[in-house]
Amino acid sequence: MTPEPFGARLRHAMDTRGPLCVGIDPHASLLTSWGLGDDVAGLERFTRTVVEALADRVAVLKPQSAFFERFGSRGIAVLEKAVEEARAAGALVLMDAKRGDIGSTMAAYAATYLDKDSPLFSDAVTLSPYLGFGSLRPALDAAAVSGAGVFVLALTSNPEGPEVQRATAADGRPLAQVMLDHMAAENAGATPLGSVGAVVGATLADAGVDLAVNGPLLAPGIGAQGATPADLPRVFGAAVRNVVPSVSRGVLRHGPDASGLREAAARFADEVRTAVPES
Ligand SMILES: O=c1ccn([C@@H]2O[C@H](COP(=O)(O)O)[C@@H](O)[C@H]2O)c(=O)[nH]1
Repeated sequence: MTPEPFGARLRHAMDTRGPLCVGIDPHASLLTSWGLGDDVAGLERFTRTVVEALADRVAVLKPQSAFFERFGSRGIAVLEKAVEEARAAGALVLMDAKRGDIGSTMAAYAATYLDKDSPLFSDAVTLSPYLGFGSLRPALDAAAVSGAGVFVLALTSNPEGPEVQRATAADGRPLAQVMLDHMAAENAGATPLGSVGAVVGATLADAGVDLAVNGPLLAPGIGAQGATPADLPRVFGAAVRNVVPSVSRGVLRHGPDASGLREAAARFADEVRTAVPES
């Protein structure tokens, strides 16, 4: 049977749960402030607490792979369990791994995150296109087969991004626009939403590019990096209904109690609803 495409599953989740994505970023400083050790036991407890508190209510949970990888194989085991439990509780899992490499290596990354039989299979994964958009083909194809999605970096939330992403390509377009145009081509004709998303920081003064990719727009940078939901209409303009606002530390710092995490996520969700009533 053909799996339901990620874009359709995400649209449904956004419509029923609201569009908020909460990141699972077990910073050493957060483990400490939660009264946990900066070790695998602390990582496991932190991650389980976030999943149990939020996976039944937010549209997307976004584990940041780096914070699990730093504990080696035991950290990856925690990540695998989190992915499984979050999906079982109804959240879509976006693995934030920002993979990007030559095509033959991309095929291995695709097998890791986008093959249904992989222990790290996720609903979607973040990818970097700056080895050339075409290098992502193995991941795009694997995602289409398994009904998964990808989020491709376009304009990231960090201040260093514009040096590369706003540079002018040979044909005069900003490099980010080149990537966005590729995404739009991948999503052409998809309804209600394509499965190839773009990452566009909520921290931007304004996007300054055409965001009509017919796919979701992941907007990190809310909370700790200084952006707020009120910034979304300005940055995303007409594309704002497709925005998945993402916040990690802004929610996580309200742990370790599940109630603190839930209340913080609910506050951000309310602010998003106020700023983007049509979301
Ligand atoms: O442009 C980007 C792409 C990804 N990220 C990731 O999102 C979270 C942000 O965490 P906060 O605590 O909400 O700042 C983190 O995992 C980043 O790697 C991003 O910030 N910007």
